[in-house]
Amino acid sequence: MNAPRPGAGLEASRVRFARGSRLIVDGVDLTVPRGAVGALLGPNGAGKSTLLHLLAGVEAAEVAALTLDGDDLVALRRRERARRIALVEQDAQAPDGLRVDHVVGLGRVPHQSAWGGDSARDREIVARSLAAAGASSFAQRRYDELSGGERQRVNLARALAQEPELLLLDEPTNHLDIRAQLSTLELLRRLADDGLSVLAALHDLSLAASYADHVVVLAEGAVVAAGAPADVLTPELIRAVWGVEATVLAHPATGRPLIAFAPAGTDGGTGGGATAGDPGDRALVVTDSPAAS
Ligand SMILES: Nc1ncnc2c1ncn2[C@@H]1O[C@H](COP(=O)(O)OP(=O)(O)OP(=O)(O)O)[C@@H](O)[C@H]1O
Repeated sequence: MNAPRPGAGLEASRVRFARGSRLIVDGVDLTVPRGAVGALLGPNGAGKSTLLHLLAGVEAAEVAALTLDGDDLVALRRRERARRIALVEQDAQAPDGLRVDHVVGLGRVPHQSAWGGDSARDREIVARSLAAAGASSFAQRRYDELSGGERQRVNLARALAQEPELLLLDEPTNHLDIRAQLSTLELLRRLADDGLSVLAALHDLSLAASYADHVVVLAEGAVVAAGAPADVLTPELIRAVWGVEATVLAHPATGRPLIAFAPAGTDGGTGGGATAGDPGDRALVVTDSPAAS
């Protein structure tokens, strides 16, 4: 039996999964410490969604080890695993006609007894989760009548209502306008600061670099790089994995990587900008007043 290791967060070793003869996830090692935001990056079809499903227990993987704070997730009963891990899926579904607050209430099910129903505490947690995800204003509407971005917020609220220790999210900023994208990522950051372990599959490399403590890059089901965003997201890695030319700048305020792309045929891929590891020599200069220059 594993010893409890509070603070260890998610530790996965040699996760492997095949569909028929096709290997989809190929020996992935991954750690998300408690209180950290991890970003799972990689091109379409790399295996990000599949890996999140395997970590959540939606499908069974072969693993050398899969633990949360030292507890063996494979040995946990389904209900216990559902209390501790929430997965926000891409394009999650809910039964037709269900009201948003009732959809979010489904997040409480793993915590309820079969005959208990909603308690005042459950209702309070649902209201708090709706507010945190910016979905309170449409709490009384039907889920199946919402826009994609509104649904995405409800899906996040449902996961928050689960009060998990590990929050897995598959492209949580999909469908969201830029303000909602930023507030979602800021919320994930705050949740992690409060002790949650967060792992989100993301496509926007700059947003991932801005908010994640570490990034894991998948290609063809295998981890090709992992570590701090500034160490991992280099033009060479981006070219090798995504097949595009990128300039990696340092964000003028944070020093974190800011990844810029230019249309083919322009001198955008190798444009001589400062690298994220070299914030003292920044290519971007921001002034308060354009007239100052
Ligand atoms: N139900 C399925 N049956 C067969 N193959 C599948 C199934 N689901 C996914 N795959 C395959 O598994 C591989 C990994 O898919 P996955 O959805 O995990 O990738 P992803 O990195 O999340 O991609 P995206 O960025 O496009 O969402 C792909 O080649 C995909 O075609």
